[in-house]
Amino acid sequence: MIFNSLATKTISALRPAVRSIHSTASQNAKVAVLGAAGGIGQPLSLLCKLSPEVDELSCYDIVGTPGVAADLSHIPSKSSTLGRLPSPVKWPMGPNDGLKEALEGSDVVVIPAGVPRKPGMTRDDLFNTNASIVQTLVEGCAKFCPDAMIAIISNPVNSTVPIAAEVLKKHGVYNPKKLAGVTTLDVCRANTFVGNHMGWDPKDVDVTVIGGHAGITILPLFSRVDGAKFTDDELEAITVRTQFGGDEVVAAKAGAGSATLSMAYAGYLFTENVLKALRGEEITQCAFVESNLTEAQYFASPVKFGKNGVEEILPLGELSAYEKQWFDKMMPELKKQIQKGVDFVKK
Ligand SMILES: NC(=O)C1=CN([C@@H]2O[C@H](COP(=O)(O)OP(=O)(O)OC[C@H]3O[C@@H](n4cnc5c(N)ncnc54)[C@H](O)[C@@H]3O)[C@@H](O)[C@H]2O)C=CC1
Ligand SMILES: O=C([O-])CC(=O)C(=O)O
Repeated sequence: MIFNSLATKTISALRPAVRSIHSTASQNAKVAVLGAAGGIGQPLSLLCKLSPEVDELSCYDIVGTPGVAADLSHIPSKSSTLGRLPSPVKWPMGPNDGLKEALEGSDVVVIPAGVPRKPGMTRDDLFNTNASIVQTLVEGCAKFCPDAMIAIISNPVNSTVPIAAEVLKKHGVYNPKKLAGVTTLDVCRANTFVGNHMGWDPKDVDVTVIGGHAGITILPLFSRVDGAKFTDDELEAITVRTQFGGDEVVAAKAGAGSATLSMAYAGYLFTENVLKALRGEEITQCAFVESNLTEAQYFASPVKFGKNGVEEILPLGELSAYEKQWFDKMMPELKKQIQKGVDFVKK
């Protein structure tokens, strides 16, 4: 476990030397992936294993993680790899020693555990199964790594993030700076679609995507992309495609799940950025966090991350008339999904 120490200041002051400094044991950056044997979890774990920002990679799932971790451990990158399952009750260890070992000392916990959609389902249809999975895993975080940054991928993100917050509150360890829903895939999609439309390299595009992570609660602000030009019909098409990009993949996979590879990439980008920020770099990226920008208690928008996690939620600025229409449509839906998550834990 690293950060919040004199060593952190030393690291940011000596930025070019970071690689050699942070590989020492006392400054290890530990990332835990919960749901690591799944469609997202495996490629996400692979990308984390390759990341120079990660020193310890911890893979946790209810199945398969010893194999995933053993496999990854043969890759010649500097990070160590741990694979853990929930263990049977073993006195005096208690029932959760697998999760405990997976989580202890973690700086970032990424959670892609839970069931994915099939064609015809909304993300909200996953609530009944995934709400309790997220609840249980975040209870583990509250007990075993209360200071870690928790990044929620499991859907419905608009409800699972509030669930996580309520669980952490119940345990008296909620820190809004250390909890975020991962909406990076929406930004990746918007960048790709604008790049393709304009004939630009998508890596040079950075679209701001606000709101939440489900259908019309996803609002890409294409009016802010310098030089991008759309007819009204094109703008409508690219907006709706971004909002329903997940459905496009679900339909193409035809019953075999939802986005996994692009999500693993997006989850890795988010995690690496958070690690860089915890080490002292200032990073701005969109994330779904507790926010007072709007009437919704949680809202995705550009957020400045630093060594304490979320350092500042940037002002939203003016929306175009077209974006304002979508914003007004989104708000009741987003607030309802947030409330559903809050009520699940409070009931
Ligand atoms: N935030 C986003 O942008 C996106 C979110 N997702 C969501 O991510 C989630 C995972 O998707 P996939 O990886 O495709 O599903 P998957 O079914 O391939 O993998 C899920 C993994 O979670 C594990 N799991 C289930 N219960 C668990 C528990 N209690 N503890 C630990 N692990 C547990 C399963 O064993 C499985 O290995 C879904 O809810 C999906 O909707 C998917 C794509 C994008
Ligand atoms: O669509 C889904 O169910 C998975 C997801 O969140 C996405 O791909 O954006």
